Amino acid sequence: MAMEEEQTPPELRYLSGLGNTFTSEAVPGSLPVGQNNPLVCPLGLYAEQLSGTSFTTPRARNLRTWLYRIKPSVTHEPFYPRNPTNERLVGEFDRTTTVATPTQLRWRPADVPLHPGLDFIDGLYTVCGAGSSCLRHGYAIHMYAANKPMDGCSLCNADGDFLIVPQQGRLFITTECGRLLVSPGEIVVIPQGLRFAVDLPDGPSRGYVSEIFGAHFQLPDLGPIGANGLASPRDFLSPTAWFEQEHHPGYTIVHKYGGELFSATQDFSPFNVVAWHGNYVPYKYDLSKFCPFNTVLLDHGDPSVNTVLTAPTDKPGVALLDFVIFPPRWLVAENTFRPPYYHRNCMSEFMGLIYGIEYEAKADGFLPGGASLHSCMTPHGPDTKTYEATISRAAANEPSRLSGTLAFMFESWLIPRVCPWALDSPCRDLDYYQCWIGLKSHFSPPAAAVDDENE
Ligand SMILES: O=C(O)Cc1cc(O)ccc1O
Ligand SMILES: [Fe+2]
Repeated sequence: MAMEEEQTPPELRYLSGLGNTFTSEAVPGSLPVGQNNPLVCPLGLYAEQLSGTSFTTPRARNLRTWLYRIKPSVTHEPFYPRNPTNERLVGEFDRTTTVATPTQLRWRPADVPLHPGLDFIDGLYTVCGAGSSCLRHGYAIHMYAANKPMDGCSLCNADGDFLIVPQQGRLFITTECGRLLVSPGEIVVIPQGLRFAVDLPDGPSRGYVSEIFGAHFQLPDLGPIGANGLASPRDFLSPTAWFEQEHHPGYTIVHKYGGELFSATQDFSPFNVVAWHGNYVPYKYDLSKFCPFNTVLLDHGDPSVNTVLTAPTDKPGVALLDFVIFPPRWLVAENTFRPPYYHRNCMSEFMGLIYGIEYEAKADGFLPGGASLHSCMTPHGPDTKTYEATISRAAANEPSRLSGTLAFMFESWLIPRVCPWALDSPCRDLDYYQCWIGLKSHFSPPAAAVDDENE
């Protein structure tokens, strides 16, 4: 059932711990004991397995959940291409649909449409991505601006996991495993194939989404940091079982498959799971719980030190997609240019700002709800104003606290292709390059060196 605008969401209970194997019962006694498939399940439920990895994936990475439901998901009318579809959702990134560009790109925040009409599905639009959902390798970066709850419908993303970063407005998300309330400053991961519906308790909402094909998110290894730090597994929260059982004629399952939308109707809600157990679950995480590590003497460390979640490729240390944050923290490095360095990176960097008026590398123009893309080997770094202000700072060696700002980065090994509507968007900042044009030479060689060269 959809919530009206501005409604207070119910209090929810969560299970804590990323990677745990959970059990959850909305009705006591509804989970089978000692086996997954009894001849008849308790309370007359159907058993259904949702597999997030191949059956034979090594145990340490194997993901699956057993759902005990009133009717199985298969009880639906045939799938048809959804009409109307969402033309701005992409799952295959090739020359026919998208554009390769090395240009530094930046976008101002999009207005959230105020006239109800766009739910989370129709409010999604792909900005860029790489690879192919069908070939199970790649990713898509979407943004959303939505103003209406998903009513009488749920989304099943067969293509990949969604990592959602709300920037404005909370998301009340009902899934087959239960319900989650996700506020700006938190993120949520909805695993591939799990059905979910998004309500908007605060009305018009917007945010960012990364979608990964053929991999799942995991915590980064900590290496020499040790056993603790960054995002702690216990701060990840998964829902508890919740179900609805009313007859629901015309309920629509929207199935995202190969980057395209299909729909099928059924006469009941897919949120009819009375109990479940397993380790393939949605989870949310409050970014303010992140325990950042930073340089304590000199130099600017690489942003990988603030990786919250990573989706691996087959190459060790090379991410299909890293989710990295730039959290509030103390800056204490001595004799150091503290903002990000100028750089060119073999990885591609998409950034967003969740809150705050500025990001540490940009004095102007990078706004909450906005975005930037610096692709593989495209030069970027602090804007002119940031550079000049930093080198002329009298108290450059004093500790300073970076507060009231939270930026993030989706960083990938695969080179993104950009959607035409993102390039042509009225939000695109066509003058972005100007923020560096004013960087002037401060080169002042000793007079002798100049004389030597000129002889
Ligand atoms: O480009 C950016 O703003 C992201 C970034 C931040 C940083 O501190 C170091 C490298 C980097 O790519
Ligand atoms: Fe960068």
